[in-house]
Amino acid sequence: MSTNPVSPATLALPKIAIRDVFKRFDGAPTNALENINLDIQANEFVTFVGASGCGKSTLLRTIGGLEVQTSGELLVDGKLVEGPGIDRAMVFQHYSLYPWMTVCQNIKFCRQLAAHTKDRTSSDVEAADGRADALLRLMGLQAMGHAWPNQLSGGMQQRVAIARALMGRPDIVLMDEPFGALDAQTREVMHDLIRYVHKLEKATIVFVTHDVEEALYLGGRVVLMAPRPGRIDTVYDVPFGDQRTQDLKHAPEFLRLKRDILDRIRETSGMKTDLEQLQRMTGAATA
Ligand SMILES: Nc1ncnc2c1ncn2[C@@H]1O[C@H](COP(=O)(O)OP(=O)(O)OP(=O)(O)O)[C@@H](O)[C@H]1O
Repeated sequence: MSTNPVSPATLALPKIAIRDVFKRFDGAPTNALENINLDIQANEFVTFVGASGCGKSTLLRTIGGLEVQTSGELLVDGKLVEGPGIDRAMVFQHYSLYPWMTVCQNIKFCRQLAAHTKDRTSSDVEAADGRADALLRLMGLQAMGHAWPNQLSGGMQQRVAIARALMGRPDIVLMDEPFGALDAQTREVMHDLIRYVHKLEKATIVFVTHDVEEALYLGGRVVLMAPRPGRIDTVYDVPFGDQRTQDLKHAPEFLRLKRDILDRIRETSGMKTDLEQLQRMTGAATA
């Protein structure tokens, strides 16, 4: 008889299970999501790419419980998702910090809301303060705790938003183009920071982006979605291990995979056909 209290079935339980998910918005001509099936394991870092309108954000919002699927099931730890929960934190492209609160107050805000719904002890408050300080240090913002959001750069504001999302120790962090508004250099810094955060906090990260290089550098798997209807086209296992540095972005194997994914995005979006038509037209015009 086994003395292991964890059954093989429990070990195999995915953190997020997406089963036959369809989503049709009212009046829409096609499904925003069609027949989506995917398992995401605990502590995975999965990135989603694909042409505009292929359903990346809709899928992320559905995992977050902000959107309800038309049919199919979404499970977290084997339990049906029936709305937002503290186990899943979201980070969006626009930092959405509260401008009337300092950096520190922004980070602790959700914890303070929770205090209204349950009894709070002084040790809870101390633990929250300690956590907020640790997150400020982790984000390199220890000197900025009393600053106002409008005194921070975009990259700093997004670091505060990430710290706020991490404050409640979520199991899952859902990120919708979080670095989309940042300049290239700040993005690079954020890439290494978020990889470090993933390693340290051991959260499962689901990350939506338009940027294939970003998807490949961050993800253990890259899920490529295609539009009209929104569906999963290809899941790429990223073969670069855990120790990644910015140099990887120039490695031939990285560039080859990036090229493959970009080509596939063009094919699935119809962009390639449009470009070929344009070339034929301009070729014809200059002939
Ligand atoms: N609230 C909504 N009501 C109606 N249609 C919607 C709504 N949200 C999204 N859609 C439609 O669903 C499809 C998928 O949109 P979604 O925003 O998920 O795609 P996306 O891949 O995230 O796009 P992008 O990369 O441009 O942000 C699109 O056709 C979009 O117009």
